[in-house]
Amino acid sequence: MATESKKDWILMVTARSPTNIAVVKYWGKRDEALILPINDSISVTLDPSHLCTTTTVAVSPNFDRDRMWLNAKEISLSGGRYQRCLREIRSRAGDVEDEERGICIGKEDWGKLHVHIASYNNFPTAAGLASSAAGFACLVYSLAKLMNVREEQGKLSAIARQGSGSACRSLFGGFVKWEMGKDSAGSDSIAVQLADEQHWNDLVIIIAVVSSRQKETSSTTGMRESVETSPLLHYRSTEVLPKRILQMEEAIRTCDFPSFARLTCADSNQFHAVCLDTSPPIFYMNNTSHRQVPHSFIVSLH
Ligand SMILES: Nc1ncnc2c1ncn2[C@@H]1O[C@H](COP(=O)(O)OP(=O)(O)OP(=O)(O)O)[C@@H](O)[C@H]1O
Ligand SMILES: C[C@@](O)(CCOP(=O)(O)OP(=O)(O)O)CC(=O)O
Repeated sequence: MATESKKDWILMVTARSPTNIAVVKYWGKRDEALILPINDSISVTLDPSHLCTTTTVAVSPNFDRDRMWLNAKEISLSGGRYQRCLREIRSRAGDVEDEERGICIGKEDWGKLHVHIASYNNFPTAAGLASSAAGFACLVYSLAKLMNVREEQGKLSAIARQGSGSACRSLFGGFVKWEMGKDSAGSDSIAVQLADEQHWNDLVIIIAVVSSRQKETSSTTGMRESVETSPLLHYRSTEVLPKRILQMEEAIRTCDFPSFARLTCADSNQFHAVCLDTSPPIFYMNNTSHRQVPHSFIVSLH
C-alpha cells in the first residue's frame, strides 16, 4: 500500500524518444486490434536530438483520472490504443520506493492510482513523419520507468506496437527490424535491433519536410483500405518483401550504400503505388515531393 499519509506527493518521469523512418515499409494489418502486420519491416531510428517526442508522466494520489496533453492540448485517452498501452504497463508494474520522500507504492496500488501525461513532438504531428512512432514509444517507455516495469526491450516493443505499429521500432536505436511474427496473440511480433547507432555512422539522413499539414488519410485508415482493396498489396507482401527484407539486411550489414538506396527507393515507390492501387486511391505525395524524388536519394515517407 502507498504509505504516505499526506496526499500532496507527485512522482514524475521524463523520457525522450526518436522517430524512425522505414526503408522497407509496414503497410497492412492482419489483426487491427492487436496491430499485427502482414509484412516484416525495417527502419532507421533517427538521432534523438533531432526529430523526437518528449513525454513526462506523473502519478499522484490527487489525480482523479488518467489525463493526457499532446502538444499542450488535452486529448482523450478513451481510444483503445492508449487504453491498451496503459493496461499492459499497469499489469506489469512493480513496487516503487522513494526513501527520501517517504513514498512507497506497492505494485497492487497502481490499479488505483491515476497518471497525467504531457507529450510534445518537436516536429509536425500526424503529417507523415511518424509522430505516432516516437509518441507511443515514448509513452510506453516513460510509463514503464515510472511504474518500475522490468521487461526487456523486446517485450516493451510489443506493448508500444499496440499503440501504433511503427512505434515498436523506435524502442531501439540504429537499424531495426519489426518481425511480423506468426502467433495470433502477437507474442512474437516484436522489434529487434539489426545494428546499433555506431554501425555505418557516416550514413547521413536528410529529412526534407515538403508539407507540415495533417495528412488527409491517416496511416491506420489508409492501410485498412489498401488491405481491403489493393491486389498489389498482397503481391507485395507475399512475392516481393520476403526477398527484399533479406537484401536490405545484407545491404545494412555490409554498409552497401548503392544497394541500400536502390532498395529504399524501390520500396518507397512500391508503397506509393499500393496507395494508388487502393480504392479510392490515396495520394501522400505532393508536387514538391514529385519534383524532388528523381533528383536525389531523399526518400519521401509520404
Ligand atoms: N507524442 C505523442 N504521444 C502519443 N500519441 C501521439 C503522439 N504524437 C502523435 N500521436 C498519435 O499519433 C497520431 C498520428 O499518427 P499517424 O500515423 O496518423 O501520423 P504520423 O505517425 O505522424 O505519420 P506516419 O505514421 O504516416 O509516418 C496522432 O493523431 C496521435 O493520436
Ligand atoms: C508509412 C508508414 O510510416 C506507416 C506507419 O503506420 P503507423 O505505425 O502510423 O500505423 P498504425 O499501426 O495504424 O498506427 C510505414 C512505416 O513506418 O513502416
